[in-house]
Amino acid sequence: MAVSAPVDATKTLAWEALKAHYDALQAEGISLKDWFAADPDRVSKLTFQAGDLHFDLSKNLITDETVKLLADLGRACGVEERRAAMFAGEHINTTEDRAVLHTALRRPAEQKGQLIVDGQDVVADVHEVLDRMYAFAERVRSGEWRGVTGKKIEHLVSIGIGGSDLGPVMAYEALRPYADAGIDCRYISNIDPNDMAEKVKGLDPETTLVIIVSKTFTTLETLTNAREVKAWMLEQLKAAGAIDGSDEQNAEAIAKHFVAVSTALDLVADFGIDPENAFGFWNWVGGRYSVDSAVGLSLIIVLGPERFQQFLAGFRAIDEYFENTPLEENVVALMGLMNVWYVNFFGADTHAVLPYTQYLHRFPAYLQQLTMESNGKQVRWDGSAVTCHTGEVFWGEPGTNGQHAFYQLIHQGNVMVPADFIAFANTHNPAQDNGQDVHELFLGNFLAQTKALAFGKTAEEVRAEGTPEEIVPARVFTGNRPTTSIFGDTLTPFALGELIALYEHITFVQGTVWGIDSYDQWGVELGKQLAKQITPAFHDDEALAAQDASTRALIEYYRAHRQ
Ligand SMILES: O=P(O)(O)OC[C@H]1O[C@](O)(CO)[C@@H](O)[C@@H]1O
Repeated sequence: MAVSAPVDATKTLAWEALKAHYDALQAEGISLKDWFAADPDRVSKLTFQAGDLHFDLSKNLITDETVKLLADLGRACGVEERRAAMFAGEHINTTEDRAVLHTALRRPAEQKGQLIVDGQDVVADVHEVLDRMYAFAERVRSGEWRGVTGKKIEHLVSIGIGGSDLGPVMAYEALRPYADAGIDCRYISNIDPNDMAEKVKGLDPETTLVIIVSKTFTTLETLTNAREVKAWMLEQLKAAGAIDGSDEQNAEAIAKHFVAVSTALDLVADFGIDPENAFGFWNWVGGRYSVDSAVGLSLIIVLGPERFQQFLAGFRAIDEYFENTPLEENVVALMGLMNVWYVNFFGADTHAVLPYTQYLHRFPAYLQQLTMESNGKQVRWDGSAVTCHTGEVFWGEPGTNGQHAFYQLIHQGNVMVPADFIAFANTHNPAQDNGQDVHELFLGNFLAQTKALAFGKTAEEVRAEGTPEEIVPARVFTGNRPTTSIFGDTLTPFALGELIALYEHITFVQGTVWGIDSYDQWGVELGKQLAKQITPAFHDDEALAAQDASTRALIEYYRAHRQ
């Protein structure tokens, strides 16, 4: 079925109505304090439950009317139709002519036979790989799978980059309390040799299993690192007398210590990895949408199959909610639409994601690829130019660390930074300090920040504290700085799956309103292409002469300084 043409959101009646609404709010004066005072039901009307996550949208710069108009905009831009097309496996990734089916990665096995895309039973394919991964993970966890010298695996090294790294690292860090098999994982991504050098430091190759993760199996960084780790492994094993360095023993060592995850299983075999030890996925899974595919193999080994199943169930809970809830009541869709509201009407260029749990310290970095590689685009899916701003910068740091770094700007800077606060009622590590529950101290900070951002502090309040008049202005907080609070019970594998699916769908909604193909990433290609042309110029004068003046001068600096 042909994908329908993108709508120019800015030409819709809904956009016009939102603009008029925005102007009216500005004219009246936006005041969260007044809005809360005027409407005792504001919190209950703007509180939502999706899966087992609790959302409070009341501290956003929205009214009942805004919610209605944002839902109208979503409908006018075809969010409902495109959502259905995505879940059904239509080729909504038009520039690559692919289906976008990360939601199929978490469909239950009972749905086998219910989703046939391009002639394939997608759910059956997914579960065939999941079952193989679960069996493999159990062998590693139980010690049945052993290294070439017969030792149990205690360390994983996962090599990948972008979507083949950020999701697994983030989830590994987030779910550390659930790593119960005595197996840790180190992730190598950067082509900078310093990354690998530090990650393999102190590792015993005899107890290490390497997972090479690359959708294409052609990525320069990953293949370079993979070859280097292979050389390191074989050298170390030989130096330890574990192998004699013959082709036969090298091959045996690789078979015991290297596995791969890719859509290009032929290239995996060319690398020397037994296809038996390779786990596939499909071109309908975008790299940044792939942590719940075979790309999550390191997680399955570290956490165990049962917890990975809970992780998938979390995704599924949000998928089902997002797919089946009308836009006005659909907090996932509303969060995407609110982002459009802030970017296109208030001119917000960035969006902070502020987790109040240290375990989510890599979540903002993960979201940067998810959101910015998806929506940092200037043309629509039919090639026409987008006529409004797209793709805000996502950023953040966990908890009180951020408070002592950049919150100054969020509170008193003259740019708007909409922020999502994520917190959990329970901690994995309860602690007391002088009779004070430290987790409550932490959560008190989360609530204090969102309150200060919403309601601020007036000059009168500052004066009433006896502040000298000349510094009153510096101590005023304007308030009316929008935040969304996401509260959960405990950061479990299920909750993490929910959070990831939440932001996947938020990204989808924004992309759809802007008419963007959120599933391609042509913007990363030119740099890759140029790197191939430039690298020879470090030594080759002809290649150097072909560079622009600035690049040439930088290479000359390098030539003069390289020892
Ligand atoms: O998994 P691969 O094919 O090695 O690609 C890694 C990453 O590179 C990118 O293509 C960007 O360069 C990402 O989209 C992807 O996640």
